[in-house]
Amino acid sequence: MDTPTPRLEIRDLVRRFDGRAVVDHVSLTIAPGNVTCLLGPSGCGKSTTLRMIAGVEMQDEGTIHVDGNLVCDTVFRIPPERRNIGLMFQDFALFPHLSVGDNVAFGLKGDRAAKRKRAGALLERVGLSHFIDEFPHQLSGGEQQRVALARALAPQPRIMLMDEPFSGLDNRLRDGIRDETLALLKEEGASVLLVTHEPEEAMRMADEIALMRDGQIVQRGAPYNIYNAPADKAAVAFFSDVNVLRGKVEGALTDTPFGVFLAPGVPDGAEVDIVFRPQHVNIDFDRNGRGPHPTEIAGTPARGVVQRARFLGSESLVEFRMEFDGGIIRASVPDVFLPAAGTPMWLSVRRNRCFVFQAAD
Ligand SMILES: Nc1ncnc2c1ncn2[C@@H]1O[C@H](COP(=O)(O)OP(=O)(O)OP(=O)(O)O)[C@@H](O)[C@H]1O
Repeated sequence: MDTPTPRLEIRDLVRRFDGRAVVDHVSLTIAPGNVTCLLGPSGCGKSTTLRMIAGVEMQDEGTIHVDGNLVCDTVFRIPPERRNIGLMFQDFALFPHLSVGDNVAFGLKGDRAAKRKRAGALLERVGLSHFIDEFPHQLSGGEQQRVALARALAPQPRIMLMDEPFSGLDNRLRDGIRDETLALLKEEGASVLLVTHEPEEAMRMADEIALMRDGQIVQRGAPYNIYNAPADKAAVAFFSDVNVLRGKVEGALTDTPFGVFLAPGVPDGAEVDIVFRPQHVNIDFDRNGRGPHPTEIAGTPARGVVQRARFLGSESLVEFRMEFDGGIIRASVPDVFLPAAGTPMWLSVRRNRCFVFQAAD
């Protein structure tokens, strides 16, 4: 079966500042109608990548194609305003001297009545048609954000580039606006590249996540796959708190206080990190110094003593000091579970939720 031509394809993009590659051979494709989130910590090169696609920054190497047509290489360059790309940034900067309707109609061509009709339809869609003749300062932050979205979508861009578009919004507003925005983007059929440093935002919005670190894309995939089959220890840690156990490999196995783990492909004598999330730690009570029996699913239990327990709303986070090495392991328990400091308990880890990586340091 033929794969459809990607709406956006960037190949080996490089951007250097002062000799340092802040974007280092980044390649990415986005299918028509798909939402891809470029996710990574501050300073990893996300915005620079977006700016090159928008055409406001020039790459040092690499190419950008839209619908199979070359938009930019290091010689040829279609200017930003002719790329048919919509932009939405954190400070969505509506024009203060233009009415809401004129803001939305700003990038449209055609006669005034047709422009007003399209602006009116989009404002209706975002529930703000009654503000068409008002001015931006009369609207709340959330309403201004919806106007900015309507403005960016009005010319029916092939691609929408969004840089942290929700980060200026109140926490309580954000989830609702994210969902509404996603629904509208899907209706309009734009392909979206959204930059964010928030994993929850990427999980909520993305068909596909591209995880970026130090100028490179380290992993790409559906949110489920990125979360459940992370590429390395840092990829696990980016999405949640993690526990890490160090182990030494003998015969592709590593023996730990939580039982034996497979370490395929890791040479004898090398060290591995066994990485697991607090929500995959099981807790059992101590019965006169004894814990539960080992099982195939949960491995061998190991004993620890409660250091601290905190209630965080939907979960409780309990810290244990482990008897086997004096290290800390964190367990997350749904709802309220606040054992007293000093209580001995037995911990085990769901084996199929542990990731084993050869230690990098
Ligand atoms: N014009 C520039 N001149 C020099 N260095 C720059 C320039 N623009 C960006 N950088 C540097 O490039 C790196 C990547 O910046 P970029 O804004 O792309 O990262 P980011 O992942 O979007 O981070 P943030 O979320 O904080 O914006 C940073 O170290 C930044 O200081």
